[in-house]
Amino acid sequence: MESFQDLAYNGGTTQQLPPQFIRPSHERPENTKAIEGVTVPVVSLSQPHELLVDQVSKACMEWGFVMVTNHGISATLIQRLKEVGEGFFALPLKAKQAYANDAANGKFEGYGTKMIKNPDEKTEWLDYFFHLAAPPAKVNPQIWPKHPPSYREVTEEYNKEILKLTDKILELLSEGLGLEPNTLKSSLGGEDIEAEMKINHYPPCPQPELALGVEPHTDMCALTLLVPNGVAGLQVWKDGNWVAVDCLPGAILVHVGDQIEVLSNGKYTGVLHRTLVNKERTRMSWAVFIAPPHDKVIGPLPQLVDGDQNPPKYSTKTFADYRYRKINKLPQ
Ligand SMILES: O=C(O)CCC(=O)C(=O)O
Ligand SMILES: [Fe+2]
Repeated sequence: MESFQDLAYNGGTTQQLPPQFIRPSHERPENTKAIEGVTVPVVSLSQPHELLVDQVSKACMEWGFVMVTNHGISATLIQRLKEVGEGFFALPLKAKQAYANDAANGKFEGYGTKMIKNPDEKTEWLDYFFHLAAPPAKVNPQIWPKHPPSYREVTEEYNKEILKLTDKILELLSEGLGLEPNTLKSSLGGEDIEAEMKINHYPPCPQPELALGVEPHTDMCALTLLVPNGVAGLQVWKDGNWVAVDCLPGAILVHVGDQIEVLSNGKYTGVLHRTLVNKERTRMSWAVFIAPPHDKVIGPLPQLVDGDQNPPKYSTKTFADYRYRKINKLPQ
C-alpha cells in the first residue's frame, strides 16, 4: 500500500487516488458541497468590552466558531510563524522523518500522518508536526524542528501572544455565561493550561473531489486558535450544512472544543469541522490547541447546573479519560 508520503512527495505510481484515500460516496466533497451565501461570524476585538462579550459568546453558542480580527498579534509575527513552518515542510522527506512521532506507543510529538487503527478507515490527505508549546515545565524544545534555526524563537514568541489572546477569549466566554471572568481559565487549570502546536500540511491532491484533508471532527481540547496560509479548505458544520470558511488575511480562527462545551453544559458548542484539499496548491494551517492538564477533572460547571431545570448533560471525568475515550472512539 502506498503511504501518504509516497504519493504526496514522490508522485506515487499514478495520478489516480489509491483506494485508501477515496471516501465513501456520502463523505465526498463532490456530494457534500458547502451551502452558498452563508458566511461564518467575524468579530473585531477592538470594540467595547460589552459588545465583545455579546458577539463572541453568541458566535460560540450558535456556531462554536468565530474569526477574530484586531486581536493584537502582529501581522509580522504571524508571517514569521508561517515562514518557519514552511521552512520545515520544505525539507526533504528523509529530514522530516528524522522527527517521526510514534502515536501507537503514545509518543504524539513530532512529525507524522494520522494513524489508521481500523482497515476500513480512510487515510487523511495530510502530514503534520505536533508538539507541546506550554506550560514551560512540560515543553521539550529538543524535539521541535531545528530547521529553520529561528523555529524555536518564533514559535515561543507566537505562543506567548496566543496565550494572551486565549485569556481574553476565555474571559469573554465566561462573562457570556454570566460568570466571573476567570471562571473558565481556572476550570482549565489556570497557569497550568496547556498549548499544543500542530502544523498541518496538505500537499496538492490528484483527485481532491474524492478525498478529505482532516475528516469531520470536533477538537477534544477547550479552544483551538488557528491561522491558515491563505489557501481555502476549512469548512464548519452549521444547521445541517457545511459552510466554507473564506480566507480573511490577518484573522485568527477560533474553534470551540469539547471541553468548553462540557464546562458550559452545552451552552457553547464544539464545532464540527473538516478540510478539503485541492489539486494545485499546498494548504497549511497552524493550530494551537488549548487544553487542560491531563489530570484535570472537567465537567459541567456547578454554577450552570441545578436539579431538574438544568441537569448536567455531560459526565465529569479527567481530561486524560476524555482523551482516551475520544481517541479510541468509546462513548463518553
Ligand atoms: O487545517 C485546518 O484548517 C483545520 C485542521 C484541524 O481541524 C485540526 O488540526 O484539528
Ligand atoms: Fe480540528
